[in-house]
Amino acid sequence: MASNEHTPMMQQYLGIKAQHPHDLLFYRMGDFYELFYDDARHAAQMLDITLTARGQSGGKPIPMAGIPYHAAENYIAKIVRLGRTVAICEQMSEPGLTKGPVQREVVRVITPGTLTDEAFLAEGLDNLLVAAWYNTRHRPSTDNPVGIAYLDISTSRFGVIEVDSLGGALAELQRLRPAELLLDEEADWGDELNQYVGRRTLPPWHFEHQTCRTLLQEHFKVKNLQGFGIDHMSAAINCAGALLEYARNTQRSDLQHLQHISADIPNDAIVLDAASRRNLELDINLQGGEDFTLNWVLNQTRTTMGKRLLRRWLNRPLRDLSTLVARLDFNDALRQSLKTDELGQLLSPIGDLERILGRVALRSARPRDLTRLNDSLQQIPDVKRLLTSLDNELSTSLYTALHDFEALTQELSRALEDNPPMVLRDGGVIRDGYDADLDELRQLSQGAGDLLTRVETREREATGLSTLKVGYNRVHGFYIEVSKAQSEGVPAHYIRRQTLKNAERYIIDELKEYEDRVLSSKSRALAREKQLYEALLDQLNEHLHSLQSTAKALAEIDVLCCFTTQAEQLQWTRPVLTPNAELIIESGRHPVVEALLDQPFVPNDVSLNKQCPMYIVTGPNMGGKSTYMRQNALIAILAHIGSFVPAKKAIVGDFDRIFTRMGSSDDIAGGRSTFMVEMTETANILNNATERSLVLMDEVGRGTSTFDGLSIAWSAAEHLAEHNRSLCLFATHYFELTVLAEHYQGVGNLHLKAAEHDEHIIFMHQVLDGPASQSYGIQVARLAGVPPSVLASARQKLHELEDSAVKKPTRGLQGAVLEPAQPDLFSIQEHPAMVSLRQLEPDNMTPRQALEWLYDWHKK
Ligand SMILES: Nc1ncnc2c1ncn2[C@@H]1O[C@H](COP(=O)(O)OP(=O)(O)OP(=O)(O)O)[C@@H](O)[C@H]1O
Repeated sequence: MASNEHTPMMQQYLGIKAQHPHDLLFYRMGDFYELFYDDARHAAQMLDITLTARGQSGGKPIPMAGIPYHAAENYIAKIVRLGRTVAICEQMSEPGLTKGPVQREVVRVITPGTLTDEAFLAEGLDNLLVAAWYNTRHRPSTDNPVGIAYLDISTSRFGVIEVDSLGGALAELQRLRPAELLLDEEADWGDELNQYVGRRTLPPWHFEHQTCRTLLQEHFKVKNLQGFGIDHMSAAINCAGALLEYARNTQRSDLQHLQHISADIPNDAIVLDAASRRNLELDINLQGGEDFTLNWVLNQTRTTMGKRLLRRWLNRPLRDLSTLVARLDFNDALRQSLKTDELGQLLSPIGDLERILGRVALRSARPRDLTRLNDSLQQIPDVKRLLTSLDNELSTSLYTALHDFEALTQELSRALEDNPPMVLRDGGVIRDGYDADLDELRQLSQGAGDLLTRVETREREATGLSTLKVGYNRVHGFYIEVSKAQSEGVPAHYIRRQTLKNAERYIIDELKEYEDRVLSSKSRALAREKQLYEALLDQLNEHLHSLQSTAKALAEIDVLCCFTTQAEQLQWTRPVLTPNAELIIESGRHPVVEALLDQPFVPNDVSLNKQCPMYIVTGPNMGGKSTYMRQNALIAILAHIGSFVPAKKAIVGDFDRIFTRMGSSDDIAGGRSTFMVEMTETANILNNATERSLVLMDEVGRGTSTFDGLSIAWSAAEHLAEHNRSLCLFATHYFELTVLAEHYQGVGNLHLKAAEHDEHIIFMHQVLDGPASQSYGIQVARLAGVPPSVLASARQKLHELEDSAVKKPTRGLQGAVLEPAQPDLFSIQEHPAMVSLRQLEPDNMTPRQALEWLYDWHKK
């Protein structure tokens, strides 16, 4: 339809909509945001609001849905959570001032990755906009790295990463958990990302190198990017450029508050691939929830900034010994000072400064953001005082990072009401006495109250009408009201304005004049208030950099304080960090299992080092194998974030990666079976684990037939022992594997102790040297409530298998002699036909005898 067949307003709408084809366009009309056509249909469905029609345009009714502007926040939040974007189109001129429709403009596009409003953001979670890119003409490699850039627009955190494989990139993306992910539309990221909610594809030119580089250099006002240490990272620069441009477009702002970009260097941290991160349940459990995770136990942070930082630390354990030792020293110092609780109490009232400052920079901070900022800044002198008493290297540098904002807090306290309203719109935010002009305007508008009483008394006396009173309503302004009965007696200069059932309302010139003055002083007071508020934002923006570094330091102090709190409450100890590849733990505990148990947790030791890098762990189901394996990895991770650990003593070496192959789950979305997932994870480990890696393998081979499974488990264990030489705990139900210890130096056996009593099994959960002696599968089945008849039959079957098993040692898969530690279920007795065949002497048989033998066996 030609656009001139539409009304001028619809023409304007369609023009704006054409620039935002993929966004839901919220088109402001008076007190409502209206959506039209398909946007209206989608919104009606998503938000459960009524779909109506507005007049006609081009001869057809226009589908329409409306949302009151003051309630728009909740609706927008819902749409964005569903992965859609919203373009907010505001009226830019007063109605009636221009010819044709009111001027309108899109002032902001709200997307999942660029949210800044408090109402839209989950407190303890980073909200990241991420871009990922690689040159699709070649496979990703060291020479053709995959670039990733991330931006938390609400806290100004802007960083890049380069990795040399798609797998590595996926692991990083899983760590970052983007709220919105920008990808080159020509790149194939495979199934894993195709379904990602919040995924957006951009044409390749968004990632064009020179444009991106120039954009970043201009933004940061630098000649090159060396100062940020990213000048050589082309792929990362392409991502950062594309991402910055996208963020600027959606925010309609040049984002000048983003003053820094930094690189996460992969070797600085222990690499955790996606599966391992999941298996270890660092901050998300296997069901996708947040309970019963390491973060769940550890998180005693007092601020939301600290909450987010702790999760970031947990997901990226560091390798830099000096940073970690500094954190541990801080914890020691805080513990010794006996001031952990005091510090916690000082931190508790501190608000989410990082996000408040993000809104200050974008000039969207609300009055209560500023009062919260003010309250928080007032805690700083006390926090600093406490830090001085710790006298420790990290506390000194944190002390320096905390700036003093005395003048600023005084100004904010003078300017702002203690409990200002939610929004600036209705005024009442700036305190009386802060600004003389504002006070005068306010007095003028409030003076009306006295005036009205004066007019009322005077007129009542002058007219002698007892029912006369002065009132105000929004439509008619000020009026004099007189009852119907007395209305005959009103003076001639009273002008009738409104007739009610029992009364008449009049206006006089004097009232009209005051009305104009009062109303204009009211709106002028509001305008003045807005001006003063903007000036406060200006002042804050002048200090933005030091405010941001203060917020960052407070978040770090919060996490460190949380470490000390937990160490004290849970009796954790300081680990010894070494540059070697080793993990030696005395009386280690699983922090989550321990927190959930009613009875005491049984502590266990581990000793993995170059001399003995691998243990085969056997023991009954439910014996505690998985708990034991995981607890060792969790202790290593806790040490590498600078926390104390749940153990009596722990020597934790330097690891490049932690791998886990545990549990079994189908990857239904990715179309991979349990076994396929298991094998992919195993392949990843065998291909990438080094002598510096910590590898946890739990029941490899379980997902297929016994023989296949045993063969794969055997070969994988052998490969790890012989080639990877990683520090490895290999838990298995295949007892055959326990003989590996006899054939490979550096391989040992451990088992989980259990005892049997009257056909009942007692789990000791104690890790002892040597292989397990029995598997107790039937006893565990009984515990689980398997019916007695089934158990009896299973026991019978077990005896049969035991009897038929050949008792002599059998040849293992690699020619090793296997001395089964339990009845050997895998050996096969030779078939009687084979025995008979072997006994035949063909040279001494007639053809008839041979044929009879054949018929005989055929019949059998
Ligand atoms: N060291 C321990 N101290 C106390 N209880 C423990 C300990 N280790 C494990 N448990 C308890 O035993 C339960 C089973 O442990 P876990 O899952 O580690 O066994 P498993 O040997 O891996 O079993 P399966 O082979 O069936 O997977 C845990 O949920 C916990 O309640």
